[in-house]
Amino acid sequence: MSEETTVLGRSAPLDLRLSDSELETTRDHVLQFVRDVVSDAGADGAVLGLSGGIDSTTTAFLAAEALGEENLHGIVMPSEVNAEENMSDAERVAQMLGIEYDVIEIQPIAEEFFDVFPEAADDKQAAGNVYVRTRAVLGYFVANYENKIVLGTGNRSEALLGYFTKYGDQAVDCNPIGNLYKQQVRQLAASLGVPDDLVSKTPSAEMWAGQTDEEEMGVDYDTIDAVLALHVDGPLSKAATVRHLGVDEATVDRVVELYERSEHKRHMPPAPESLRP
Ligand SMILES: Nc1ncnc2c1ncn2[C@@H]1O[C@H](COP(=O)(O)OP(=O)(O)OC[C@H]2O[C@@H]([n+]3cccc(C(=O)O)c3)[C@H](O)[C@@H]2O)[C@@H](O)[C@H]1O
Ligand SMILES: Nc1ncnc2c1ncn2[C@@H]1O[C@H](COP(=O)(O)OP(=O)(O)OP(=O)(O)O)[C@@H](O)[C@H]1O
Repeated sequence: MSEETTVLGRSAPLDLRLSDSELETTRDHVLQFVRDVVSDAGADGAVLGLSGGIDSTTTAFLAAEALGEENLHGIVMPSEVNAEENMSDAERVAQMLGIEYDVIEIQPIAEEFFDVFPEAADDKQAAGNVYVRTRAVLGYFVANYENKIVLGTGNRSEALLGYFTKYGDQAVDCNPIGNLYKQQVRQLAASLGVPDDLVSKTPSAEMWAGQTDEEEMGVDYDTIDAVLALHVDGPLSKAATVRHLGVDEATVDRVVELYERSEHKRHMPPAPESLRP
């Protein structure tokens, strides 16, 4: 890890874990939510991208239970920046659940974009987002054809930090785990029987080889969750949050900066107000 990407603050003694009864209620609530969204849409089930990570795995476990495995279609979409192990984990999840799944190689599709605008092809953020948005197009391609909805896998931590690609992995019809902080997703996953190696896997958006969420954001998820819960979602001031968590001001500032600068990602694109009365 380079000096600029040192992960800030690692002492966040805030326990956001759900109690056993909250876990059960959360699970039931999400199952009903998924059933309602699918049925309100008049759809025949759902499609989701499987990455072998904790978010898509947890969402798949919940959706298979909510809809029945025959109504969930997984898509595994490898590119040259994905670790093979993650793609085989994604297939393992589909096989464990007994859902239909396809493996669609997206490198050739992404290359078409890189070829027509080669000056951006080496920009890892811009190019990484091409992979993410290509997956979104394919998700809707399958969903349109099969009269299904597209399930998102975003959690509350990512949503508040804007840690997603606009019109990429956020281009979905609903986010079943969208009100859970990252550490609560891990807890729910374990309670659903998601294998331990997937629960404890290092989170990565895999937009370029070797990327990890925590290194890119500069703060670890437990600290992010604690600052979000106390200060962004909660009522504590910055000073009180620093005191409560025993982290430095820079850590709280970094989380707030990520939250504020991603405001545009949480709204419909604005247009000027109408000039007519
Ligand atoms: N103030 C503003 N008002 C309106 N629009 C604004 C804007 N600032 C930027 N924009 C627009 O937003 C664009 C930048 O946003 P975007 O294209 O999303 O790109 P950006 O936020 O730069 O990159 C996506 C981030 O999400 C992370 N990610 C992606 C996918 C999955 C996951 C995961 O872990 O699940 C994480 C990824 O590692 C990266 O840090 C700009 O090019 C511009 O078009
Ligand atoms: N290679 C892939 N194939 C299919 N879907 C993918 C792939 N990469 C990402 N996705 C989809 O985009 C979502 C966001 O990607 P990301 O890799 O950040 O999430 P994740 O791996 O599920 O969870 P984590 O943040 O813990 O790594 C995934 O949950 C998945 O639905």
